Amino acid sequence: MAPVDFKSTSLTPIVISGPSGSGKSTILTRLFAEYPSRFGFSVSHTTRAPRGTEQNGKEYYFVSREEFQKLIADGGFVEHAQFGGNYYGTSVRAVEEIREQGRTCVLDIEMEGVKQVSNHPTFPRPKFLFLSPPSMEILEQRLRSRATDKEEAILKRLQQAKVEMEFARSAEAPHDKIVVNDDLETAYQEVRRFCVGDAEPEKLQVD
Ligand SMILES: Nc1ncnc2c1ncn2[C@@H]1O[C@H](COP(=O)(O)OP(=O)(O)OP(=O)(O)O)[C@@H](O)[C@H]1O
Repeated sequence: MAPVDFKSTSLTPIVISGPSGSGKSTILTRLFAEYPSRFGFSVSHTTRAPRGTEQNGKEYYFVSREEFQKLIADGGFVEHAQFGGNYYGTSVRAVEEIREQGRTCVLDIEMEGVKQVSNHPTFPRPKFLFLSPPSMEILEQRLRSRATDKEEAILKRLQQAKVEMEFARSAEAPHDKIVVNDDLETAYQEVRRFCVGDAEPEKLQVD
């Protein structure tokens, strides 16, 4: 195996954020399919119990609250948050592991996580990409036609989307690029260029 080039800028982690429904999964799925050996998602830590066939180190690193809190105190997280009474976080180590595999770590995280990453005292600055819906009306249509959420959840997501869009426009936002996901093909090509530059796809998309 070729030695890993730790200085290579193509291995700089990429943070992708944007409101729920802006198209992050759609675009990342295609990017990973076209460049299957280039990217990786880090394995997150959680204090919730494993479900079903979930394995430690695969879906998550399952740790106790004490272990999680110790890692926070040691500056071991790039970002972390609490949802539904459990902690979730991305450790510095988990991001490094992706680089050690010679892959670019992609972090799909929400606004509070983006703030933490960009203000982290020691973690090297990643590349920040914000995926924006063309308008709130279109975002609402997409969330409704995705048909994965109940009405209450859709309204919550739309409310949160307003906050995220305001943050993206603020001086505090760290984004290196904002891609407006209007026409999917155009948006995909812009994201692809941001993430891989001129590199040819490893695999051509078969529709
Ligand atoms: N450019 C586009 N034009 C039309 N529909 C789109 C476009 N981009 C994405 N969609 C559709 O919008 C919906 C939301 O996209 P997706 O699930 O990828 O969003 P997401 O940002 O990953 O959301 P979440 O953060 O909730 O996971 C999906 O049904 C997807 O097919």
